[in-house]
Amino acid sequence: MRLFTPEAMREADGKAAAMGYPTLLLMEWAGMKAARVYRRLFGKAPAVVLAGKGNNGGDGLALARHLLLGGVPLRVYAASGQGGDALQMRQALEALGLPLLPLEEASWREGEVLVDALFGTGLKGPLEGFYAGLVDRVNASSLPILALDLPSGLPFSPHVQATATLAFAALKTPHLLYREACGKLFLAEIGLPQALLEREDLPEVATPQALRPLLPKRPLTAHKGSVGRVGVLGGYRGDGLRYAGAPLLAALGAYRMGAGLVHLVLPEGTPLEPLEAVFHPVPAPALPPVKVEALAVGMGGGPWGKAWALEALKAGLPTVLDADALHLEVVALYRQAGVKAVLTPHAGEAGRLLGAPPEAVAQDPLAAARALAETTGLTVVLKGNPTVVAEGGRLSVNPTGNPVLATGGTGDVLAGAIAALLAAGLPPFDAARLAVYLHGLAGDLLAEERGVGLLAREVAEALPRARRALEKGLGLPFALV
Ligand SMILES: NC(=O)C1=CN([C@@H]2O[C@H](COP(=O)(O)OP(=O)(O)OC[C@H]3O[C@@H](n4cnc5c(N)ncnc54)[C@H](O)[C@@H]3O)[C@@H](O)[C@H]2O)[C@@H](O)CC1
Ligand SMILES: [K+]
Repeated sequence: MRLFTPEAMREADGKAAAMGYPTLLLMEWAGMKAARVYRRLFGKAPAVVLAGKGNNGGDGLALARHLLLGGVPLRVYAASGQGGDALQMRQALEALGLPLLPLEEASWREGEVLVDALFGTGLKGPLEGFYAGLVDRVNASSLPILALDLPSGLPFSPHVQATATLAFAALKTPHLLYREACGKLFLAEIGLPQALLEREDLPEVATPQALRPLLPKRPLTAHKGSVGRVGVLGGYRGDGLRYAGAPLLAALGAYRMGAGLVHLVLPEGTPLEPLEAVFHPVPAPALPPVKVEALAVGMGGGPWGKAWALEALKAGLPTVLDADALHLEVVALYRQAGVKAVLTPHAGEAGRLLGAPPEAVAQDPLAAARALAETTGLTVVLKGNPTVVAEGGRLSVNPTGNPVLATGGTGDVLAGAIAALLAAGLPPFDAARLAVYLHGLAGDLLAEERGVGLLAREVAEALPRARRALEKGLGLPFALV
């Protein structure tokens, strides 16, 4: 599944029209699917539809007709000046005898549901004046809000804070960059020719359909030496400080992602956990002879981060470079040596590597991940909401995960999980996007059960459940209608 920009979506609509496909049919399907979602979420609760004068408003008018025909009480406040398909939708609604009220008079009361059909992909800049005021009033209403295609105003502020958003034809960048504004996300097929949605040049939205085939198989003859062994190098001891937990969490992440054996290389005096690992306590960063197929390096490395990474480079194995191992100089050496490496920065670390402020990275994570993959020549996992995986020209945007994962150690678990998949033989891009998806899904499963207050080790422990869910094709965090 591809992630469209609003421009790419408009292009696809335009191409459908140029092919002779009647765009009124797209709008009719959009309205029909929206009515279906409305009924599923709100039953026959009375609707207040706010329709702009563009095609997003047209979708709202189509929805209104389907609600009317379905016996849902409603009022429609519409801007004037519709043309094209939206005008036909207006005429169809009026022909059924429903008077349209002026948008300027929009009002609502307790018990009603608001439908936001003001603006979609056609918005050119931030809302101002009347529309900004209307959006503020909508948000202050405390009524449920169903947004059609996009919460109006996105990607700018102010924008509607929806309870649910129904995206038409494809997800667009704002759906994943502004998840909070979208509320519960739905995606409706509206009859757009499939060929127009297959755009290899656009980023991927990671889906169960795409990821399930990547899961490493476990044959009957499997043994601990055949399914991928991981070396974890990290931790720090000095200045009266000891960072010990991070590499242990990475080891847990690797085991829970299916590693056959984990070798833990860590500072002397570190607790020897988990019991299942093989320990190599060292006085300072070093690479003892270990039989592994991939490495995870840098977790909790503090001032030793660079030294750990340089030791690890001697093995020439696929490596996850995390946290304190993320230095430009290190990254350049891995590139020169032709070693397959996955970098796992958060926005701050990525900003440091790119020479950009972390806010700029967080503002446009797709561009930042792409830029970092380009400048380093390596695979990049830019952690955030959403997490973006980049390699060469390829981008994969992860739809799983939630803020419950924002707690110490979850990144270490992820580093170990990626290393386990590298050790199992997956290419870096696949290992990264699969581990990121499952890690996020583990967080989603736990968030639903327990909410805020998770421990990173619990996320590791939920990885097998996430994997089982993916094996069954489950885990897509938005509903298809
Ligand atoms: N055939 C199509 O093109 C289809 C379009 N669809 C819907 O159409 C939407 C896109 O429709 P449009 O391209 O007509 O665009 P919109 O309906 O999103 O908005 C266009 C209107 O907003 C105005 N506008 C733009 N920026 C503004 C700003 N900053 N402040 C105030 N007014 C502003 C424009 O002048 C225009 O009147 C999609 O989001 C989707 O909901 C769907 O019906 C599917 C088919
Ligand atoms: K909208």
